[in-house]
Amino acid sequence: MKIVLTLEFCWCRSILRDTLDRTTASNQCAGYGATPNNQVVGVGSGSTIVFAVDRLAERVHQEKLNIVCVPTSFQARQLILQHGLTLSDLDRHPELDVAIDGADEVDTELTLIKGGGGCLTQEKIVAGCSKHFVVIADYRSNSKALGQQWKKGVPIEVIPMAYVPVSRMIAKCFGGEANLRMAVSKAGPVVTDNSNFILDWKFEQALNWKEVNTAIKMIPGVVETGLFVSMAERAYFGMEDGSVQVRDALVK
Ligand SMILES: O=C(CO)[C@H](O)[C@H](O)COP(=O)(O)O
Repeated sequence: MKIVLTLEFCWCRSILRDTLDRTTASNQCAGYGATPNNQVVGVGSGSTIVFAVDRLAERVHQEKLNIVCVPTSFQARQLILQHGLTLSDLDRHPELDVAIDGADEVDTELTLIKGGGGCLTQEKIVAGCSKHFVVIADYRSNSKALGQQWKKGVPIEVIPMAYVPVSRMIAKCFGGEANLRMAVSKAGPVVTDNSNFILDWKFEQALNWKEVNTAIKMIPGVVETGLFVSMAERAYFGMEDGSVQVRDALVK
């Protein structure tokens, strides 16, 4: 890990600085581990990851790197293909070197809320298969405690037939309310890449997220939660002034 970070630091110092917050953070992130050859990289979902993939593709083409990409969603798959990157999957590459992804909120311990784009399940699977998991976000996702910045709640992917009982159980056990996410340009609910529904759980107070994550996952019908606990080891925040703030997880 130390070697990876040292290499990354050297590379970061040499990159061309961009002016915009997310671009800069993404550029730094795309250099994670100095992107040596023969890396398997997990590609996250959302709007911020697009900047990182732009930069990754630039480096792959310019430096003729041999990088294989595993997507976390339909969107990520399209991004990989559109950038001419090598597409793979967990069948062929069940162990990744690094996964790069966005986040809706990141607290001081690098606990994340993810799934604003509805891709939390595949994102968590890919991150879980990666030696290193790195987050890129802008300053609006940087938070002291979950819920302070992100007001839309914790996304929870559920099997469609179970959304009502799961929603009731979550409200009963942990308070707040878990609402079915509705689509915007389609009648009815959002349907995930895995053909499931999403509940957005608006919690009322700070909780022990590790325990809550485990307890919610035990409810029949829950596929995955958007709580990423002890998974990310580094977060890059693009700040308003174009600088980048880096936060590392504490080594336990
Ligand atoms: O978890 C996600 C999608 O499921 C995204 O990574 C998260 O919503 C952040 O997105 P953006 O980069 O657009 O802010």
